[in-house]
Amino acid sequence: MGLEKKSALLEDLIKKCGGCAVVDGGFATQLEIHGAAINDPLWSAVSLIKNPELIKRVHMEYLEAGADIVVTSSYQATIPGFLSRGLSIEESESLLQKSVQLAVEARDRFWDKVSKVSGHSYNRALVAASIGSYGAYLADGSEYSGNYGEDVSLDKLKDFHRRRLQVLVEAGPDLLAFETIPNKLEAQACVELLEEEKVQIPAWICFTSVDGEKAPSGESFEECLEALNKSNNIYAVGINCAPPQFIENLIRKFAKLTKKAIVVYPNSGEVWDGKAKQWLPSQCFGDDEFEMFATKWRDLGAKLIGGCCRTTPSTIKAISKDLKRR
Ligand SMILES: C[S+](C)CC[C@H](N)C(=O)O
Ligand SMILES: N[C@@H](CCS)C(=O)O
Ligand SMILES: [Zn+2]
Repeated sequence: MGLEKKSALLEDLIKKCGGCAVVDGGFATQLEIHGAAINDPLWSAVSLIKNPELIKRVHMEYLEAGADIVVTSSYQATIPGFLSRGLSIEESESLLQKSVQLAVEARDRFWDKVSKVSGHSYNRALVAASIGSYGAYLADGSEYSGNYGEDVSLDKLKDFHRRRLQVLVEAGPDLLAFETIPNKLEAQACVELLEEEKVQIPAWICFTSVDGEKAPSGESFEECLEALNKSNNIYAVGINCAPPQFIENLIRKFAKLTKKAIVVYPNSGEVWDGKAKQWLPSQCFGDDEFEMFATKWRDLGAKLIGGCCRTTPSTIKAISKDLKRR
């Protein structure tokens, strides 16, 4: 299936959902709730090695909660990351492939079950393969600073992303989700790579923001979106893992800067301490607030809404109930 047909699948899903589809919530968060120890350079991807069944269970929980799109467990799964754990290239690639397979199996099993129930309100979900930023791989919190240092060039970022992208594409997800991109250079690298590799799967690219105005690097979103707006590979652009109170302003801003669909899935408002590797309490938003926010974000034009770190299936249930009420 080519890019146009796959994009049409997503378009149809959004229509079926009444104009706004629900993305799932914090994946690593839910793994931790179930006891996974992810304080590790591979973060949530350690579960691909240690407990793939738990990954499937978390996908099922988000599907039950009403997610129309499930995002795979590959955010911090990288070939160099796995190699430094002593895995071979073949094993590393097979884990990446497995991240897609687990989500597809969960989606198929869930759909098999609910489609037999008359009057259910679910849609057949799509699977988005997560591609975390270079900063996620560095595991030093730089997905929230955009500071990759002088020696990180466009080519270096393309080289970092290339093989993982190829393997994930080969595994056959419905979508590609570039997550927590903190600067213009990496956004550009991702777009150029999609084109060079002739990828036939629609992608979204999500940035972080730590001030609610700009990318973490200090670059404006106008600059960051320049290359993305020109690319047919990009279906949606937006924000993930930024605090919810920034989202309204950022949707308004993006709406002026792009014709692409807008995707937002903020975290709970807690702040990641990259050194201590823990979430610090801050202004934190619960499910009821997310429910209210979701209506507002939809009314402002967001087409894909979900949650990121520290949100859970109950957050997604609240959003889904709200957005599908009409
Ligand atoms: C989205 S952040 C909380 C992911 C974890 C981070 N890249 C780290 O490894 O410290
Ligand atoms: N998809 C990832 C994003 C981390 S910022 C997760 O939810 O764990
Ligand atoms: Zn997050």
